[in-house]
Amino acid sequence: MMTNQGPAVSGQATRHTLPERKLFAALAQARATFIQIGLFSWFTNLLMLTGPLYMLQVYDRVLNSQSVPTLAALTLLMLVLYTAWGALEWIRTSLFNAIASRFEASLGNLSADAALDLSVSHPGKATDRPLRDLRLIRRFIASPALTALFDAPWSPIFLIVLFLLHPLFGLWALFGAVVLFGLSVLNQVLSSKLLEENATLERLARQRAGEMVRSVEVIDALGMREQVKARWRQVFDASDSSLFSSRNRLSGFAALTKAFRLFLQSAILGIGALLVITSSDGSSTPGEMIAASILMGRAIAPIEQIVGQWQSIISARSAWQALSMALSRAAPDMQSMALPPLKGHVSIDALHAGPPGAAFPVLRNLSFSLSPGDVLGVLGPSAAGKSTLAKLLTGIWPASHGVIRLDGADIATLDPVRRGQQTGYLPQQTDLLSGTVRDNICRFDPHAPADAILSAAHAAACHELILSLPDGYDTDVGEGGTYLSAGQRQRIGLARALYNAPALVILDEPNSNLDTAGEAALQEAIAGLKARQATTIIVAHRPALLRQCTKLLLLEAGEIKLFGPKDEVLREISSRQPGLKVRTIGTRGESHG
Ligand SMILES: Nc1ncnc2c1ncn2[C@@H]1O[C@H](COP(=O)(O)OP(=O)(O)OP(=O)(O)O)[C@@H](O)[C@H]1O
Repeated sequence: MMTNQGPAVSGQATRHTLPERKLFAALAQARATFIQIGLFSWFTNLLMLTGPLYMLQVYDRVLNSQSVPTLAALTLLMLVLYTAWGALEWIRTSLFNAIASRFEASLGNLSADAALDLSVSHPGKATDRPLRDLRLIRRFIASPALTALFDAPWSPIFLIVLFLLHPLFGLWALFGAVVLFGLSVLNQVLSSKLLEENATLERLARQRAGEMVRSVEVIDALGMREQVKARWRQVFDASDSSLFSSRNRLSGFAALTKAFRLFLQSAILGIGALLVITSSDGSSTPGEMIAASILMGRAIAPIEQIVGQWQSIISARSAWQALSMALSRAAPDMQSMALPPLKGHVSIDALHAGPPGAAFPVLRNLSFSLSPGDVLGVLGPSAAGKSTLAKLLTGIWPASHGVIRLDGADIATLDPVRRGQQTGYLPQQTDLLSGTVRDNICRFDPHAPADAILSAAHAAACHELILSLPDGYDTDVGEGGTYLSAGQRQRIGLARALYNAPALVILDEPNSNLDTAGEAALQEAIAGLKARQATTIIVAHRPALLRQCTKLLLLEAGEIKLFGPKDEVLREISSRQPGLKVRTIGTRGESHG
């Protein structure tokens, strides 16, 4: 007896690795460059001592000796050292840029796969978030925040120099550093939650805005503009108010930090002046006072910079976490089975499946098989699971239980790219990609031979139609194919499905937008498929499509009600009584009940 209880759909297979492994590995490639940056940071920070040393010499030596040549020599030396600093700083920044660009380049493909996998595993929620996160991290790597981290180890060295000048200078700078560090910790505690909430709301507002803009025609046609705008405004206003609060808090901290730092800087001059006044033996000098002020500025600059960059640090951290998760969830690098040319044997055994993430399987306990040359018509009422079955047969959605075999091999173990190249699929909504008709037919293969494109167009019987377009095969179809009519899209989508004469062709309601000429072309295409012994599966609502079918499958509520040779199934349907028993007439002669 068939049962309605099936295993829940588990979604895309996951790989349980340390989520951040791939990101760290991409950064680790730049280990040598990081070491170079460390070395450059050493020299740039060392050269930052130029200022204080010049001050010391000018105040204590030049002003005492009144020697212009000494001043000139010192100034020349200072110019040379600052020039060297400028050159090193420029190289250091370029190195950060190079790391950022290499990081993005090495994860670009993986992130694109993660975005595509995320869209497959969350149907209806297409997202390019992994790509946006990657760009955000790339920007962060080349931002002043990371430079500040490399300068931070120098703070203690500047502090030691301050202590050597006078313990009071050192203590004052240490106090300043501790307070600034405390302020940055407080900043993190108080603002991180607000910033994350803001990021979530902004994402949602962007999503709603995108949806609103994409659907403008139906929105205006149905007078929904105000309601849809209000729905978007709700999230937009929430994101705006959270942005306002987080910015206020951050700028408050930035202002407080700046004011405190100015106070520290001026006060250290006061301390220096006090030391000069009170040192009876002249051990403290005005030069030391100025040098201490500059040194303290250098000691606390990294902390101040980190506080100033807090928002980008938080955003980069959440982008890092999200990207790590997305990459770790990306489809596993399975040991794909090599794929010899498909012959078109299809067998489905005890299949339970549905859209990834669905709580219950849409399809339950499906078993049937097809041989090359079979043309299967899939019938059934709306929501019976026909399109779901089509997607399962292409391999884009995984089975949660049971197995689909192509030429005897589990579809889940086949290399997805090679499998896709040998499959023809025309989805219910023909989604062409922006580009020319030619690009779309050859599936964007830059090396596609012209005769393969032509023969796909001939196989779909749409060559004449293409020639009637403004630029023939070079006609731009627009984003999503919007420059074409729905019928034209569907016929060019059929040519795309038939490109390279695949052995397995799955057509999901291929005549939903066709006129009489289109229907005739489709019949011609199906006859061609049959003649060359391809396995063809057609999801059909209209009886016209059944004409050339050799087998029929009747789905109801996700279960097979009938399956077998067309005539037998049609006879069964016509003699069907209320309360008809579930019966499938298997191709191997078996019945499933
Ligand atoms: N992306 C999805 N996320 C969640 N549920 C889905 C998704 N796609 C389909 N479903 C559900 O799966 C069930 C079967 O849908 P499917 O599109 O396979 O039906 P169908 O037989 O092709 O219907 P129709 O003839 O109307 O196209 C429906 O109940 C639908 O709500």
